[in-house]
Amino acid sequence: MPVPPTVRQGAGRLPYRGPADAAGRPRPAGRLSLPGGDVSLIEVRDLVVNFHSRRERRRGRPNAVDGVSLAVRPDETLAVVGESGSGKTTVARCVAGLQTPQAGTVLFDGAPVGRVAKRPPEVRRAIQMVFQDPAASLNPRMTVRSIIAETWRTHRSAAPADRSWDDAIAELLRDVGLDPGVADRRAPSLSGGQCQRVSIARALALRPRLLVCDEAVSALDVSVQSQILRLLAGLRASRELAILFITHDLGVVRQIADRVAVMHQGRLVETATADDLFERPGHPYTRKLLDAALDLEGA
Ligand SMILES: Nc1ncnc2c1ncn2[C@@H]1O[C@H](COP(=O)(O)OP(=O)(O)OP(=O)(O)O)[C@@H](O)[C@H]1O
Repeated sequence: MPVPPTVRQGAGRLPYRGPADAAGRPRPAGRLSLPGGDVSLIEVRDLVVNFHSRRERRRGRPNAVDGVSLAVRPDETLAVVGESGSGKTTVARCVAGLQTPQAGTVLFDGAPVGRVAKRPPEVRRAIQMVFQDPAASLNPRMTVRSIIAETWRTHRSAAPADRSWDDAIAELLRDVGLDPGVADRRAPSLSGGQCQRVSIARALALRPRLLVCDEAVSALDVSVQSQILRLLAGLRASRELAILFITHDLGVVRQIADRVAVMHQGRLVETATADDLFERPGHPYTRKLLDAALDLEGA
């Protein structure tokens, strides 16, 4: 029997709502109000994803994502944490429109959005993903300049109109802590950290409002991880970005997250501010995760 989700009430906590309100009425469509009166940029409602065939589903094969609801404010970093296979990446892929859920809705700015190909161009542009393996997500045959310019050829409305593309690329590279000379290089000649900075610059080129980072620092050394996390935190503040950060690593959560959603076996078991989660974990599974992380630190 799964343990019900822990929902903490009070300022700064994410309201977890089922398909109906407390009185059993269906929830109205539109934006999910968050405590403090602000609204969500992205909201996921009652998401269900199952990769098994219909026959296997009838036999009770579990859902990869099982009724997950969460919301991200326009200016915050929400980390989704959980052990391998808990469904984090699948949630991220639904948000990015790369995975179609069997049930549930993804809302951007209050409007439902489907698969990426069916999204309006401004929504496609506004939600950008940064992947785990930076080298693999950059075409090794293209220079960094071509990689960034390609995004503007696809999304003309985001291309710089008042100055040369080269100038804009140089500024983007500086913004992510790279020398503009990197524009002439290709991914195989760059370090993992540099490649991840290029991936971030490519995402920023489209002036996104939400960055979906899927284990974006897991492949990097700890010191490089910290640099990239600091970079993301700075960009979030200076560019008014929201970040949905998928990770299995609580050390990373501590460095980057304003709020945290904990997943276990496809379900959301707890959402809380990062401070509350580390000081007063509410759900037994969260306590287990924290204990395991402490054991690792002590080992
Ligand atoms: N394309 C797919 N086809 C079949 N099963 C999949 C697919 N993608 C994910 N799954 C399964 O769905 C479940 C959730 O996977 P998911 O990758 O979302 O978890 P995760 O928490 O991100 O784990 P990890 O950190 O290992 O990627 C797992 O059991 C996984 O094997």
